[in-house]
Amino acid sequence: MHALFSSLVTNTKQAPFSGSSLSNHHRAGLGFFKTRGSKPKPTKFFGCSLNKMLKAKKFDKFRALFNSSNDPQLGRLFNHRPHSIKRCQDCSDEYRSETLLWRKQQRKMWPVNFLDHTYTNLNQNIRLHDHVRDASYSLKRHYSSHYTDKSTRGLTNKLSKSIPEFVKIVEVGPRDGLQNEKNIVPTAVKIKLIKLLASSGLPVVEATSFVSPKWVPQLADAKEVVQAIQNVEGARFPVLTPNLKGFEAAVAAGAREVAIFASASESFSKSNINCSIEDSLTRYRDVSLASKELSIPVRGYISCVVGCPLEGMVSPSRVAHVAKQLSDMGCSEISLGDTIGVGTPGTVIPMLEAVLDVVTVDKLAVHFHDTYGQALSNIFASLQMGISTVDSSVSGLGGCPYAKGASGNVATEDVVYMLHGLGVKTNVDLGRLMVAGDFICKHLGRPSGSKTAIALSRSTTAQASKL
Ligand SMILES: CC(C)(COP(=O)([O-])OP(=O)([O-])OC[C@H]1O[C@@H](n2cnc3c(N)ncnc32)[C@H](O)[C@@H]1OP(=O)([O-])[O-])[C@@H](O)C(=O)NCCC(=O)NCCSC(=O)C[C@@](C)(O)CC(=O)[O-]
Repeated sequence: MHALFSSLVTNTKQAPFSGSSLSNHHRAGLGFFKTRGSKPKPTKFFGCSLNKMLKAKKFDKFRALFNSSNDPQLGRLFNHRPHSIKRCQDCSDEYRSETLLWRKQQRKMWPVNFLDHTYTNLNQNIRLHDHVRDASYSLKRHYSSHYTDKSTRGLTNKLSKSIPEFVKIVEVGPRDGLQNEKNIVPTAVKIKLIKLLASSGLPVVEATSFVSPKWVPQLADAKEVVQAIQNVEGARFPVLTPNLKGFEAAVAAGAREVAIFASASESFSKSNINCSIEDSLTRYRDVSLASKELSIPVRGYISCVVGCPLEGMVSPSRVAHVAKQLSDMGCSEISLGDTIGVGTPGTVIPMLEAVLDVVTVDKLAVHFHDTYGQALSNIFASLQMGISTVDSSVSGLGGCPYAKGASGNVATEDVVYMLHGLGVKTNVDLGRLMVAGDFICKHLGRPSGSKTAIALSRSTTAQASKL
């Protein structure tokens, strides 16, 4: 909780591209449950008014966290100095029964003893979950990524009540993760990686791209990869197609889902696909028409949704414009990509608000690179706005060859760990996912970019050394 809170406080600081599109209530601290244009009231914490927090029976524990953080941002966040937060005993009923609406989503509350359990989890010996539990048995303290009470998911809390119960993770490691690798990864390794990822329960594994091999040599074996996974069950395997030529090649190889990729930045569009945004949309209309005839679902990506490596900040209205075009041409899903990972909740939330004005929430996905370490915070904010599809890359692999400075995607292991910690279902077995991550990291000869994978592997090593 403390870590989560600290990260959210950190996120109110200005990053290179954050700031100018923030409304006052965004600046004031994640008070994004209000309708736009309403009077700024900087006293919201995940939609919970500070007064109600103050009235909550267990608020003294929050206060202890606040005081121990000793962070001046905190005072600003709530318009209070931490030491001035007072306790009010008797309003826990109100706290329990309050419900908030966010784009027609309504959630219940956590049990009133939620905070007790959180503290208990951090201080007792409990088992580690997600099929890597053996690794931690011998540790002095065992931690859980999630609340262990059986009623976890049925009873949700102030902090997570707008979060969907199931989140679809779209694994982009074999495509976005590998496309930037300089040394060519053998086709057999790519195929094995895809199979391992599918066996972890991931519902969607983006397999490769049918782009020009001159532009992305790493994925020149797209046809062989798609042919080899024809009989792999349990997941869907979309592929990227930049034009009709790529679409036709993908379909001929056996692809049953495709993705097109536009940009909200004119300069990035030219550098990535060698044409303007409008020209790319014209190309994609052709792809979309062709796919309709074959009943092939099309996902639409938008790159640079908060910042561009060439143009700097990108305005939410430009993202909304492209999103509307993709939606109108029939994209079943639109993935909003922070290609260079500069977004914070401060810039991501206004962007999402603008897009949500033109595309329904069930059609949206988020795709965060983790250059500034903001991806999990951005995902959390997106979940709170009702988005239930999240892209990520095993071991945090990735980067775009045409976005200088872009680091890998958020690591799938870290996303799964956070979601399971929130009691959100993903269908993903973290232990199996780590096997896939370990496999590709060993092949690439580098450590995992997933903090979760590193931490859990250390536990395993510590366990083994005691045997
Ligand atoms: C779009 C093009 C093809 C235009 O490239 P171009 O050079 O303008 O295309 P062209 O139409 O002039 O053709 C040039 C040559 O490419 C060939 N060609 C043309 N199309 C294809 C095709 N589909 N497959 C194979 N070959 C193709 C074509 O046949 C011709 O071959 P030649 O006659 O010279 O031998 C090129 O710019 C390209 O391939 N770009 C892809 C770049 C890329 O893959 N970038 C990374 C993916 S996007 C991303 O990572 C962002 C995302 C999605 O992850 C979200 C986020 O994080 O923001």
